[in-house]
Amino acid sequence: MSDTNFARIPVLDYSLSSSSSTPGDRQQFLSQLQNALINVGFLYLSNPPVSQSVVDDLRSYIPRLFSLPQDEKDKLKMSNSPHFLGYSRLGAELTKGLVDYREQYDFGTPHGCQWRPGEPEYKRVWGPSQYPDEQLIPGFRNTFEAYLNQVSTLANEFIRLMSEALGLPTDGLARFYDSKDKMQSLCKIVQYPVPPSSDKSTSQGVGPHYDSGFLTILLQASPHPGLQVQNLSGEWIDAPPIPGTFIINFGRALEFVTDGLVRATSHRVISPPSGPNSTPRYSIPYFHNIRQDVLIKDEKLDLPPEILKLKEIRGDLHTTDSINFSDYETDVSGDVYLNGRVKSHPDVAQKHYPELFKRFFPDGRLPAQGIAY
Ligand SMILES: O=C(O)CCC(=O)C(=O)O
Ligand SMILES: [Fe+2]
Repeated sequence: MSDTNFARIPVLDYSLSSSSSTPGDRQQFLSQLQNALINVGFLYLSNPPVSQSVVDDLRSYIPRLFSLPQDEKDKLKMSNSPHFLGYSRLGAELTKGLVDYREQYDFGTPHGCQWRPGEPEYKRVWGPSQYPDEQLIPGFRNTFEAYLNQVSTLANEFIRLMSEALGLPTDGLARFYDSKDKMQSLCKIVQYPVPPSSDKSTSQGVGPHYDSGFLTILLQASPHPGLQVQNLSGEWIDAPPIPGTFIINFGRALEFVTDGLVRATSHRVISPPSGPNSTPRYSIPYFHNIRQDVLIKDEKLDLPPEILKLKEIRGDLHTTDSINFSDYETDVSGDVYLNGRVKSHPDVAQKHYPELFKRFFPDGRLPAQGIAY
């Protein structure tokens, strides 16, 4: 095993990356980012440019969001929406054949649906979110949208830093993005409830998986441990919350477009312990989308040889528990995403994408659960 295998997740200080910091500090940040991209696939970002008061306000809303009456939550059920945005009840998805013991709201960055009949169906996936009634949770939407705005600005800035860290010009990844007003990203608010017992059927918060895009920005919104990340030799490394930081991790599309130089790293969440003193874990993953019309296999990056060499030094992955599969070889990015959503949320597909539903479920029967990853 090479010594690039990791035993802990690096912490990067965002303030070192600013154009007003010294060239030495900036260089240090970029070399730490290069290590995180190639050898780890995960990092903590301290001093992020996201207002701590917005983060604190948002965190205080989450328990209230999940304790809304069940019928109010069900009014926002995802199958109302051709955009796969809305509420999913506890246990709606499986990963590796086991139930993911979590409940969630999927929201998008604000976006009107721009799809017109006759255009590719993937364009229909981007559209407005469903929010609970303002009276039920006053101010939530405003706070959440302020958060989304700041996190998506950070993501755009981070993409430029990643590009530099990979030895490309600052805009080396720009062709995968459109202007901010033409893009939509997905942000979930997730509750991992206290399981009724410690048996295997409820201890999987979410099973081992890779994220699918370029970049995820995760806020661990309660003090629980539970998130784990798999290193090159297959050991599970804890990634507990560190106050004032985000986790950033890289996904399959970036791994593919860099021919495996960047790591999409397998990760999972263990449910909180069962018992009377335990409380639910909360998290907010933001999945920064790429454009919908990119055929990734034709867009492989032209990386400098001294950077490509770092992949050999790292070596290959020995073991992984993750299984998810994405068709970046054959499908445009929007279809990869839509197909993933169809598998995760077949009820939405049955209602809004009947042809696709038939392709994935030829016997026409709606499965009791979707396959999350
Ligand atoms: O809840 C977490 O901390 C991670 C969630 C996650 O990995 C995902 O939703 O893709
Ligand atoms: Fe994930």
